[in-house]
Amino acid sequence: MKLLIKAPAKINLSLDVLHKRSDGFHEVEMIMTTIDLADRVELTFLEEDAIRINSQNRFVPDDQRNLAFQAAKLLKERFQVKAGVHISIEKNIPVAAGLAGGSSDAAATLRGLNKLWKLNLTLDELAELGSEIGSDVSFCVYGGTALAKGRGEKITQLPPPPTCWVVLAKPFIGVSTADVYRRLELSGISHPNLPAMVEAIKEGSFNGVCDNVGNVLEEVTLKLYPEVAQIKDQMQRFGADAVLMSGSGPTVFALVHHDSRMHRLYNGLRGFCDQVFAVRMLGERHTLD
Ligand SMILES: C[C@](O)(CO)[C@H](O)COP(=O)(O)OP(=O)(O)OC[C@H]1O[C@@H](n2ccc(N)nc2=O)[C@H](O)[C@@H]1O
Ligand SMILES: Nc1ncnc2c1ncn2[C@@H]1O[C@H](COP(=O)(O)OP(=O)(O)OP(=O)(O)O)[C@@H](O)[C@H]1O
Repeated sequence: MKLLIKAPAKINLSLDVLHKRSDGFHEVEMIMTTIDLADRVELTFLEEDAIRINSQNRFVPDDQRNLAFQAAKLLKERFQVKAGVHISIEKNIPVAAGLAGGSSDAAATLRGLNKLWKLNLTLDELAELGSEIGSDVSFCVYGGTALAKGRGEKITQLPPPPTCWVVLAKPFIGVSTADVYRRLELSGISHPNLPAMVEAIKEGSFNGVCDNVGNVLEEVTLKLYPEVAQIKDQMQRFGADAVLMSGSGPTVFALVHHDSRMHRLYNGLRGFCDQVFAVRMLGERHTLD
């Protein structure tokens, strides 16, 4: 038996850090939403007791370091599964980009193996297991749009944001999330207005969403990599309605209402950025079928 599962990227419309915790993680408040830029995870049932993985992407590990492998191992050990799986990942999401590509592959593997290995777990149970793999995995198990608290694993669903284009550009650098959090100076940061963003999403106000995007990690990554700030400037010049870095970066995204402006931005950015995408947000959260 074979399953093909879509593993979409996320963007952070709002990312705030409240304080550093005693376990070394940071207490965050974020609004995340999935976008129509996705990896494809193919799971093939194996009779033998083994987890095999391949991704054919030189930046992605083909072994136990892969987050999808870790998801399979976690389920296998926790529920004493005797069968195995071959995981094949078609990588379309840029790696180490702030788009949760690895986390989404892990979440897709959890959802898929739940079916392939007939575990009958709920989405809530899968999300809780996912938090053991990484802070973004719980959100990726549900997808859609959500408020995430704690270290990112406490999820409250939100309605989908108003329809618009998301134009993403990633410069040719990878960013270490751990490094960005480590360099964050909490004193004197200006916090995004998260309640205003939640309100704007609930009211379906595109202007409200644009007025309230914010990410406290931007300052750290922009200082380390000036090319990220340059992309932000370019996007603003090409007429984006809002511009923000996603997660710990370096991907920057623009929200754009009009088709013509989306084309202008997309074509303009392709001139000096190696990876550019124009996609929609995905309204629907994942379901278990
Ligand atoms: C930047 C974001 O992607 C925004 O959605 C997430 O906060 C990070 O999520 P992630 O990549 O799944 O993070 P993890 O793999 O759990 O952690 C990577 C590293 O980031 C730091 N980290 C992560 C999450 C968090 N709330 N506080 C942290 O300080 C820790 O040093 C951790 O060792
Ligand atoms: N399935 C996977 N896809 C991509 N990277 C993976 C995967 N599994 C493990 N990794 C490792 O994780 C690192 C971070 O990759 P990923 O693309 O998930 O980062 P990210 O988008 O910045 O994540 P986040 O937004 O959650 O911080 C990579 O350098 C890679 O070595």
